[in-house]
Amino acid sequence: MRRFDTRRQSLDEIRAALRRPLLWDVPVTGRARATLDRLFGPGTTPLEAVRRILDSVRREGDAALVRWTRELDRVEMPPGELWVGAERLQAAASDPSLASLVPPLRAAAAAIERFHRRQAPAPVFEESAPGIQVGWWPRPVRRAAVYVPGGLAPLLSTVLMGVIPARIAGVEEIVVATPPPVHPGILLAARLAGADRVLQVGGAQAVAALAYGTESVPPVDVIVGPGNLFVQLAKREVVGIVGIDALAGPSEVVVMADGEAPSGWIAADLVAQAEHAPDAAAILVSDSEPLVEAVLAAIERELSTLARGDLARSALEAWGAAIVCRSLDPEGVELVSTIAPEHLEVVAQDAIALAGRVRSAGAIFIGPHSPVALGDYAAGSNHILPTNGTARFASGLGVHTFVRASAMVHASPRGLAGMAGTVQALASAEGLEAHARSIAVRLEADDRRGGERR
Ligand SMILES: NC(=O)c1ccc[n+]([C@@H]2O[C@H](COP(=O)([O-])OP(=O)(O)OC[C@H]3O[C@@H](n4cnc5c(N)ncnc54)[C@H](O)[C@@H]3O)[C@@H](O)[C@H]2O)c1
Ligand SMILES: N[C@H](CO)Cc1c[nH]c[nH+]1
Ligand SMILES: [Zn+2]
Repeated sequence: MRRFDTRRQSLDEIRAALRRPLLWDVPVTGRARATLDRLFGPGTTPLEAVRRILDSVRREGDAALVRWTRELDRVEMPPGELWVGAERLQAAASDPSLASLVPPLRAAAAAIERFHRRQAPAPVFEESAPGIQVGWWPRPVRRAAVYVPGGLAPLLSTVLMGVIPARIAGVEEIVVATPPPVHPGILLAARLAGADRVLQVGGAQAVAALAYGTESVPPVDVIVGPGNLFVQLAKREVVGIVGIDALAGPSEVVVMADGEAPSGWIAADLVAQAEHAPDAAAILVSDSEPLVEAVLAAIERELSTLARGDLARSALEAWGAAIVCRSLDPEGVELVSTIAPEHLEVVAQDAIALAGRVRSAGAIFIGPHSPVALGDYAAGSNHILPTNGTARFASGLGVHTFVRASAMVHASPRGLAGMAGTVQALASAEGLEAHARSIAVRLEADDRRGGERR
């Protein structure tokens, strides 16, 4: 883990060192780099590759999905099998080897459902002036797709986090998209959550199919869900053709802890997010140097026992940081606010007040008994959250993600007459005579009819 200390370095220096590259500037290494070089030519950037994938799916449809699935996922998928068949979904639901997954999935689903029901936006109607009613009428989108990552781990909990809010919003058709081979637990979760279909295509090619449509994939209105660099870049490219949720990329956690925090628990929470992906970020901010030392030692012990220890270690080496600061407030608060992390854990005296002082974070976990893993699975809050500083302006997924609203206006003849002067004055000021006319023709007609201005 990189080490920083505000007693020896300025906050600006530390901020600059911690800054993550923007999504389209993220350097790719290792296998991902080799794949890009092989398929698209040496030095191709992820954004260039994503644009090529999107373009080919738009032009060639299913044939491109089959080709990219072969090249990127190494799975041979005939066009007729892009959707998981009903029998396979049914089989997952009655698979005895998955039976022990049913109670935890149901418990998590119930908590997510209970909490998200409270988020359903209610219509607003009111009289804004005598005889003028205005309204805000939220309605669900017709079709939504939930992307469920499957490259490094089959995130079956993500199925619940995406599908349940869409269902509560009232979306007519909800599809799940995930890379093949699809883990049967994802199929089981899709059934339990109420998804209509599962598309066994992943990466940028899935986003392209869902945005543009292909022979066998109808286009959707909204594409949501977490995923790696390629998935998030693709989502960003198709904005405007479809709606998206936030850019929910590689996982992040920042833990703010004082000297009393249990070092072993903090270490476990940092490693937990680091085990998601080699580009996950885990950062400790503390006003206690002994605590930082104890956490670093505990991380080493954790890594040596975990199956995904090597993966977590590479994430911690590349994107991890331990920062000793003179104070949690204001110094720690200032640093964390500029990071705007996906997850923030606060394990310190006055944790609630301290958390309240941080300007931006996708989800906040307060106190020593609130590890991020609770929110990842079953607390009821959503785990599809903005990353890479985008919590400055974006929120996690919720029922609102699947809803857009129509504004409504109804006026009586008297209401129109009462507001006419205001509208005509503003229309004239803008030089838009026809706007003013659209009011005048009505007033004149009403006058001719003899005062219909009730
Ligand atoms: N922010 C959140 O809310 C949140 C929640 C859960 C998971 N996550 C993150 O989601 C990510 C999941 O990533 P993943 O890789 O496991 O699964 P993924 O499904 O997102 O990505 C796998 C797909 O990426 C594509 N791909 C891989 N290498 C490629 C290359 N070189 N060129 C083009 N396409 C390529 C392939 O099509 C593959 O099917 C992790 O980073 C995890 O931290 C974030
Ligand atoms: N921590 C992830 C969001 O960054 C969500 C997740 C799914 N499964 C486990 N964790
Ligand atoms: Zn997680």
